[in-house]
Amino acid sequence: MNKTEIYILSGFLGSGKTTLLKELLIKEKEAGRKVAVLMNEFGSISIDSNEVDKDVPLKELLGGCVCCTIQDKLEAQLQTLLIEENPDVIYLETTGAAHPVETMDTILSPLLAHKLQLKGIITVVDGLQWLNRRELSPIIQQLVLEQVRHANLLIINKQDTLTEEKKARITMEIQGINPFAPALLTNHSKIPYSKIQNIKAHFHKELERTTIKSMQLTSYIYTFQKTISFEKFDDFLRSLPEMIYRIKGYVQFEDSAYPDLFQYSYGTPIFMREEMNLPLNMVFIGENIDWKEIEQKLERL
Ligand SMILES: Nc1nc2c(ncn2[C@@H]2O[C@H](COP(=O)(O)OP(=O)(O)OP(=O)(O)O)[C@@H](O)[C@H]2O)c(=O)[nH]1
Repeated sequence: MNKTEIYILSGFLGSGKTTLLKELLIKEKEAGRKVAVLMNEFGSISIDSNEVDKDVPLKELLGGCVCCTIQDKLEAQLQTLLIEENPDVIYLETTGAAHPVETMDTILSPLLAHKLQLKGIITVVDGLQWLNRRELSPIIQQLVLEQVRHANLLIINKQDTLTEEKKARITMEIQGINPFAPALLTNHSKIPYSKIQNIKAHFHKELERTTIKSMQLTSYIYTFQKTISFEKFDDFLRSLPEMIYRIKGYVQFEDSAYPDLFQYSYGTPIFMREEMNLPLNMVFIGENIDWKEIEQKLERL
């Protein structure tokens, strides 16, 4: 079964995410792929969803941010889109305030792990806004930096408002923060389709160790084939590098009838016993992690 690809469109308010989405929908249509959209907005009414053609399946996530308050809603909407539409690709347009790690965490549900392939985070930056970012509050400045740091593709938009000197300065600053993602200068978020297709944010078994070093925020999914010892799993957790930010999924211990839902956030583990059998998928999210090494440790449990 082919997995549905999913892309996260990130970037601060007004940077050009909806403009990019419209551009991508045209490109996907030309490529003959079935596309669906998830649109997250803070308000209770979506403005941007009117920008999407009526023939594109669209689900709105209103009244909160997918990275925090409405995580469960996103999981349910994704499930519905996958069942009802079975699209080739889904674009999730986040609110300007969404943190990329939390958004990635929401998308990578252990229950949907075998149906979805997270292709990457595309961050749109408004060039002038970037140069003036110190006028924003410290929290927002940090958020804008995180959106740039974790992107797999960077779009420096609104070129028409920038001088050559400013374009060079922004590109240098942004590539200094994130040297791994290609950065493209654009007008109206117009990018070549090939740039989207070449994005990779997900660990594949066949990837060489050397290529993993050059990637930043990545995810990895492991499926347990058997029950395991709690003590060994505990030792495994203690051996993990600090740059693993999140783990969530189902693990079944040797003396239990059903799996535990396991959540791990910045070093703190939580276990909750389930009351039915669930697929033993575990999703990992981390930065600059050699997933091959983690996989070998998991195999030894
Ligand atoms: N001058 C100029 N304006 C642009 C460009 N790209 C987008 N815009 C305009 O910038 C405004 C914001 O663009 P959107 O695509 O709605 O931005 P967004 O990131 O989706 O905005 P939010 O949904 O509010 O976060 C719109 O009025 C666009 O027409 C560009 O390259 N140059």
